[in-house]
Amino acid sequence: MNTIIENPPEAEWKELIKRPVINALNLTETVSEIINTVKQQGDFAVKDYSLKFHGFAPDELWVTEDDIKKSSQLISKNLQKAILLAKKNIEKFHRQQLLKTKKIETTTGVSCWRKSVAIENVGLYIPGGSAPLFSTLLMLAIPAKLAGCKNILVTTPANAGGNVDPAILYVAKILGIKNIYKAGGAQAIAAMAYGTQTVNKVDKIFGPGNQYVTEAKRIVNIDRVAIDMLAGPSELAVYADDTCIPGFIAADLLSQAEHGGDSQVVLVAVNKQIIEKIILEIHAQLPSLPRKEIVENSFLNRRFLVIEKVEDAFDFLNQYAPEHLIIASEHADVLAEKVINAGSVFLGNYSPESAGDYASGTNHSLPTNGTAVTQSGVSVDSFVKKITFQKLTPEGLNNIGEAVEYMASAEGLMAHKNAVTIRKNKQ
Ligand SMILES: NC(=O)c1ccc[n+]([C@@H]2O[C@H](COP(=O)([O-])OP(=O)(O)OC[C@H]3O[C@@H](n4cnc5c(N)ncnc54)[C@H](O)[C@@H]3O)[C@@H](O)[C@H]2O)c1
Ligand SMILES: N[C@H](CO)Cc1c[nH]c[nH+]1
Ligand SMILES: [Zn+2]
Repeated sequence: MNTIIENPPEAEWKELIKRPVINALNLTETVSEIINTVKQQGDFAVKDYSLKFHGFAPDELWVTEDDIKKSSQLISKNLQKAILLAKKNIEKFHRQQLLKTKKIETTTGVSCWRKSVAIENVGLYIPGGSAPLFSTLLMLAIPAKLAGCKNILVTTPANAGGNVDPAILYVAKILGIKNIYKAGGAQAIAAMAYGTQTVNKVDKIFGPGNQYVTEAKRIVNIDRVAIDMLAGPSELAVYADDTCIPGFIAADLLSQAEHGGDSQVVLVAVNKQIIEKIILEIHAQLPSLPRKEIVENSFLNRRFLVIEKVEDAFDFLNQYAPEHLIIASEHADVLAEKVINAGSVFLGNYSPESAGDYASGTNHSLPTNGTAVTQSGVSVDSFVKKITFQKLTPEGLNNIGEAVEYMASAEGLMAHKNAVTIRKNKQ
């Protein structure tokens, strides 16, 4: 765990930016079989797979309104307060993403505008295997609500007792979400993609999950349904210079490593002494963590690099394109200008990645596995499509008509030309 790679030549970067691949044997076959069975047998198959993977099958997949109502009694007042604060900040940050419709007159008499229209039926997957991620429900349902999605349904695996985690139900309660189904894994994704007797099929599926969930999203996306992204295991990269606080960085690296054995943390420091101090802090903090073993597994994938030149360090980080990037430096505001590829960036010594995971306001559903080169995290935009509209007056048609006629003729598309000419001749 203590290996430090010093100033790797650029030729070696390609190898260093690779993510761990820990796919189950025959993943595609296993997941395809689950999907096909759910497609044919509906609820029965969803319950059957719950029995197989959790050891119980719920009588009803649907969580009753009464269960949702009772959730406040099952979680502490402090947790409720914390969730309400997170909700306020996430709503505030996402509300400003709503697009105002603005009409543009491109030429006199020619008006064009773009309108955001919500996707009507969306399905949100909330992971619940190793930890019930109720924060993910805030991150997905808040932008869905702001966008105006009409039907929002949620699937999440129930715990061994057959119940959905009360914090997930509490979030559903405060956001007014009524359709929650006890279903996890690939079977839940299949249920949302094709519909079952109780689960309505949706138009777009959102949410992270383990390799079974992600593979299922990939397969159903080819066949019929849109997806937000293929969210892989969590990852964090940290840039550290002499103004960083090693104990803070150690805590950040451990925080993302505790997600799963397939998570990856990368540390790029400008000298070896910084990394040595951080390693000492890791050794001090790790033993008391309840998910110590998961962290140790994840640390097998970690990269600790010295890259002395700031420019080279950011070239490397931009090639890695991390889901999360912490710039642990007192000069973070200036260094931030060098970021080209990242899902979400945390500036300075007092911006832990956990803040963005829960409560600062930004979304924690982010591109992983290098896809931050071209993709963004979930936002209100993910829940809408933008429809363009236009209206031409007779004057407007006269103003651009001739250009359209010339261009259509040049492409040899005379019917296109005629659609303009016939109108001009009527005036
Ligand atoms: N990238 C992101 O934005 C982001 C955010 C949060 C979480 N995550 C990731 O989400 C993941 C959560 O995974 P999880 O496992 O805790 O919960 P999960 O809800 O994704 O998966 C649990 C389900 O997996 C299925 N499953 C388990 N073993 C199986 C098997 N052998 N065959 C077929 N299906 C099986 C079961 O149906 C079970 O219900 C983690 O990898 C975490 O890193 C990513
Ligand atoms: N860091 C995760 C995204 O990679 C999100 C999360 C949820 N809960 C805690 N963390
Ligand atoms: Zn996290």
